Amino acid sequence: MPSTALDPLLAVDGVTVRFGGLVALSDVRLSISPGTVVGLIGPNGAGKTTLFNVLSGIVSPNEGTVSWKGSPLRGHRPHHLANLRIARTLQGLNLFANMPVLDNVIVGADRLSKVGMASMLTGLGRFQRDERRLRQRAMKALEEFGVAEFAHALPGMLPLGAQKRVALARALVADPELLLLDEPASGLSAEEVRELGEHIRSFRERMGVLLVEHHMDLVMEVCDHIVVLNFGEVIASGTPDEIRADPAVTEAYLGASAEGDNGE
Ligand SMILES: Nc1ncnc2c1ncn2[C@@H]1O[C@H](COP(=O)(O)OP(=O)(O)OP(=O)(O)O)[C@@H](O)[C@H]1O
Repeated sequence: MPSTALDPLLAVDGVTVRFGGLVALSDVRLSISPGTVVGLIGPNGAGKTTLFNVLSGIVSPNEGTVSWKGSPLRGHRPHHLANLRIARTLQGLNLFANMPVLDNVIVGADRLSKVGMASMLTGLGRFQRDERRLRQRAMKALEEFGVAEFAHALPGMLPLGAQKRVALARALVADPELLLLDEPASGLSAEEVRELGEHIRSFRERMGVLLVEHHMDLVMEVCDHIVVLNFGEVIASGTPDEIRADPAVTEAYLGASAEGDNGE
């Protein structure tokens, strides 16, 4: 059957991950449809990063499946994501320190390159045209995030907020259908978080988004749907209003902060 706009892009079904005796994820289910922002929240150690790593192809689940547009992904690895049209930004940003900002973004556009290495060696003219096209595209992505002025600087010279915008430009330059964001608000000022929220809301027009985030105001403001993990299990799933009103969620967070208060 042909897929429709309402079919999920990504579906996680019954995913369990064990690290030795520790169950980091247990029978987790969630889905992300085009045009929706899904938030993944939970106290420290709840399993958010582990799930992000499963989706990224870094961790293979012991049980369950991750499907992309209705087909199970088997043994996918991070380098397969670009061809699937899945992009991500990481907490560590992963910008290449010795490459100018513009080149960092061009790396993100690699999927769109029409010429391979062989053409690069044999067909210089074509390669130069292709490179010029990618440069223009990367520049446009930097402009969209208001960081075009840093195109020729090294990423390390930029303040954290600008580096994060560059990482977003790199993720979006190849026109992904799904964007995975791992704690994009960490370390940002209140004003920067507000701007980030505006960007995330605007992404809806073009793609589905999974937002892993501790910044609760941002999550409540931009997400259409929120999934709450605690000790590796989904304890709640619903709209921001439903999640706010769910006693199991409050309990999970209060329990986690009480543990913290005890210095554990
Ligand atoms: N590679 C690993 N080996 C062993 N245990 C791990 C590994 N990665 C994560 N864990 C454990 O799995 C559980 C879930 O961790 P995870 O990092 O996914 O949680 P989290 O929700 O992302 O936490 P935080 O909000 O603090 O980043 C934790 O108990 C963690 O100690």
